[in-house]
Amino acid sequence: MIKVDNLSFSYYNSSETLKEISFNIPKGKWISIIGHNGSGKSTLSKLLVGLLEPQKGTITIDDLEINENNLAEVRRKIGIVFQNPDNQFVGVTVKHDIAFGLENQQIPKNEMIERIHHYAKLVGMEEYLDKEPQQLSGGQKQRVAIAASLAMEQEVIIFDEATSMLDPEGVLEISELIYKLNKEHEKTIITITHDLDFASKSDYILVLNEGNLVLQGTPLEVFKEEKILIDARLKLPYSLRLYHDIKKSGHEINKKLVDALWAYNLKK
Ligand SMILES: Nc1ncnc2c1ncn2[C@@H]1O[C@H](COP(=O)(O)OP(=O)(O)OP(=O)(O)O)[C@@H](O)[C@H]1O
Repeated sequence: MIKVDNLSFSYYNSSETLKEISFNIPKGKWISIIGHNGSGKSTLSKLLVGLLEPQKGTITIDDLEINENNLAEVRRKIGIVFQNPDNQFVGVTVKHDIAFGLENQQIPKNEMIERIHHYAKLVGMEEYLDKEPQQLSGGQKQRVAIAASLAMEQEVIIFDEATSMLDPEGVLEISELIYKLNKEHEKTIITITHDLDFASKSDYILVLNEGNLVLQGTPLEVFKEEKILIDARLKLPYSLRLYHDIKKSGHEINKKLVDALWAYNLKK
C-alpha cells in the first residue's frame, strides 16, 4: 500500500531531519511510528500525505508516486488526523466539517448527505451533526476529524499523536475507534506516537532516532532490542519495565510469568 524508498528531507537552512529512510506498509495493516521528540515522526507523516515534498527518494501510495502534480489524487487515498482537535475543525457544525472535503471533491449532494450520515454514525457522532465545535469534547472533535477522513473514503489514515491532547476517556475512545477501523473496516492505519504501550497493539513498528530509521519489526521483535530503544530515548513498555524492576530487586521471576507479561503487553 505504501512504499517509501531512500527518503531524505531537510527543512530550510537546517541539517537533515530524515535520512535515507526505506520501508513498506502492506494494505490493511496497523503500523506505529515511534521516536522521541524531534526524531522526525511528524515530518515523515507530512511527507506521506504530500504536505511536504521529498528532496531525495520516493513515496508511493497504492502505486501512485507522490509528486506536486498528483496531490489531489494522493489526498483521496491518504488522510491525517493531527494532535490538536481544535486546529482541524474547519466547519461551523459537525455536518459542515465532514462535508468540507467532499465539497472540494465535488461529490454529488445526495451522495454527500449519505456519506455524512453513514460515517458520522460509524464514529458515534450521528446525533451531533448540527452541533458546533465548542459544544464538543476533545475526543468527540477527533471523532469528527476521523469521520471527515472516512467520508473521503481514504484507505490509509495517519493518526499523528491524535490522542496526546485528550483526557483518559478520550484516549480510550479514539484508541478503540482506531482498532475498529483497522480490524472491522480494513483501513490501513499509521499511528505516530512515543507511547510504546500503545504501539505494542499494532502489527508492525518503525523506530526513528534523530531522523534515522533504526529499527523495524513486529512488536515482539522490536521490544527485544532494548538497547536500541533506550538509545533512542524511548520508555520501555510497562510490562518490560516491571519485569526488569522485579529482577533488579533480587526476586525470582520464572519463565511462565515473563510469558504472561509479554502476552499482557501485546493484548489488543
Ligand atoms: N517547520 C520547520 N522548520 C524547521 N525545522 C523544523 C520544522 N518542523 C520541524 N522541524 C525540526 O525537525 C526535527 C523533527 O521534527 P518533527 O516535528 O518531525 O519531530 P517529531 O518526532 O514529530 O517530534 P514531536 O514528538 O516533538 O512532535 C526537529 O528538530 C524540529 O525542530
